[in-house]
Amino acid sequence: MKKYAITIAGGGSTFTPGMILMLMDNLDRFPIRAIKLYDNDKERQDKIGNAFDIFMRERHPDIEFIHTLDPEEAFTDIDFVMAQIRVGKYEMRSKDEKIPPKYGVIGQETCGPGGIAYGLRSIGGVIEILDYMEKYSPDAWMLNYSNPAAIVAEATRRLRPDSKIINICDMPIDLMYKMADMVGLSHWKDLDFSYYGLNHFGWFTDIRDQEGNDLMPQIKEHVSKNGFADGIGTAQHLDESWVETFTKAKDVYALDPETIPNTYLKYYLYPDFVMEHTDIKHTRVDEVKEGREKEVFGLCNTITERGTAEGIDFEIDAHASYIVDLAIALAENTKEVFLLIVPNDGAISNFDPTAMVEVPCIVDKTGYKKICQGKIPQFQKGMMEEQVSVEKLAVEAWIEGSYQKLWQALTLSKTVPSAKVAKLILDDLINANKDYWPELK
Ligand SMILES: NC(=O)c1ccc[n+]([C@@H]2O[C@H](COP(=O)([O-])OP(=O)(O)OC[C@H]3O[C@@H](n4cnc5c(N)ncnc54)[C@H](O)[C@@H]3O)[C@@H](O)[C@H]2O)c1
Ligand SMILES: O=P(O)(O)OC[C@H]1O[C@H](O[C@H]2[C@H](O)[C@@H](O)[C@@H](O)O[C@@H]2CO)[C@H](O)[C@@H](O)[C@@H]1O
Ligand SMILES: [Mn+2]
Repeated sequence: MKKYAITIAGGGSTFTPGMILMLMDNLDRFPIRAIKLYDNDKERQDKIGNAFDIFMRERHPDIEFIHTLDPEEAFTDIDFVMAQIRVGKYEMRSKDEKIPPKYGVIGQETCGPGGIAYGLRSIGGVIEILDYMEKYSPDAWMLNYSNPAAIVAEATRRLRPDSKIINICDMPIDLMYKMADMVGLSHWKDLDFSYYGLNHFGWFTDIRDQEGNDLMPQIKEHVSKNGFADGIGTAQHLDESWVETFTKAKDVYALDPETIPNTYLKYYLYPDFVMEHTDIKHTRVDEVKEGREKEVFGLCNTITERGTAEGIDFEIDAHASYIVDLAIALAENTKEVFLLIVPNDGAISNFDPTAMVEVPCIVDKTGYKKICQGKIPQFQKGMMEEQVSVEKLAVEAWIEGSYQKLWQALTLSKTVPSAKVAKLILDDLINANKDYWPELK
């Protein structure tokens, strides 16, 4: 069986340890010859890289492990890039989450003005890594988690339409783990599902078990009462803001009881609720720094200080399992079904064919084949047409350096009340992102 080489771009990510452990847990079906970490922040990446020098030497001495800032070293002779960069890091995420609420608008990592600001930082970073991959390993696949996946996906459609990149999100998968638990099953793969939407903006329309039994009635009953708040999942999902999001899903569900909603729709349908529960001095990024980041880097520091990884384990979640399963499907032709962010081209028959939509796809050695989802109802169509226009205008603003189009994108967002407020937020974000955004005229 072929042995594969993986580069994790954004090696300093809090999700890197989980990804490495997941790869090591799947060596029987996905043999690995090398793992390379790549980042543009040596200090941050070394915290993880130095610990995993020890971990890999002790547990997998036969696998080459390096961590580097050198693109040629990172991207030469590899089969997959698993990308999870955060351009501007948590410092800029904090501004994405804290600037819009100054104007009465939700502050969020990937939704609304915060997501647009993050998108304009991410496009250049993701394209740069994609170009490195194609220069040094032209046959490799890039599996991209780097957010905001909706804007990044539209940018790669516009700027690198022929590249071997698949943009993904683990939120629906996390929800499917919760739905499997609701009906007494244990894995998301125990469910057959139909789903459509944009990234962080979608709906489940059909969920069945492997015998074809309809599970929607049971799941609807649960979600209508409890949302997704049932306590399963990783520690980070027990943080206050996540429990609130999972609970609010019952009110999001009420808008269309025929479908099961993605939790992110809360930000577009209940921005007033979100604002009532926003503490501008302590937003989600602060919980992440106090939780996941502290936990992950603390464990890495312990390994480095002790000189051994003996007795140390990291929590692995859907984030890690999903991207590894996807790589295996591409490498080993498994023909499994994954939810991917791909060009619509008719998968949703009454929606913009050029939109990057999130739909189920069959994945094999040749790539992916979309599973058509048919026509969507007027409510979802209307919401998606507005949101996809926001995403397209944001990408056009980046490509053209257009202040006008970015103002239009913000004004069009369902989270922003007027063009006046949009402009106030835009001018504040331009100042905050002067080291990251292209110049806008
Ligand atoms: N798609 C999804 O569903 C999903 C799920 C979870 C996380 N994510 C995304 O994964 C990413 C990592 O999340 P995190 O909380 O671990 O972030 P993090 O800040 O801990 O790690 C991101 C890393 O990227 C590095 N980086 C930033 N710009 C870079 C560049 N231009 N080139 C190379 N490296 C660069 C940073 O130095 C940092 O080490 C974020 O984009 C996050 O939104 C996506
Ligand atoms: O606020 P964060 O940084 O904790 O999470 C933001 C991300 O939330 C989703 O990813 C979840 C994922 O759904 C779950 O399976 C697990 O891996 O935790 C992740 C982080 O909470 C969402 O899909 C991402 O796009 C967000 O970046
Ligand atoms: Mn996501």
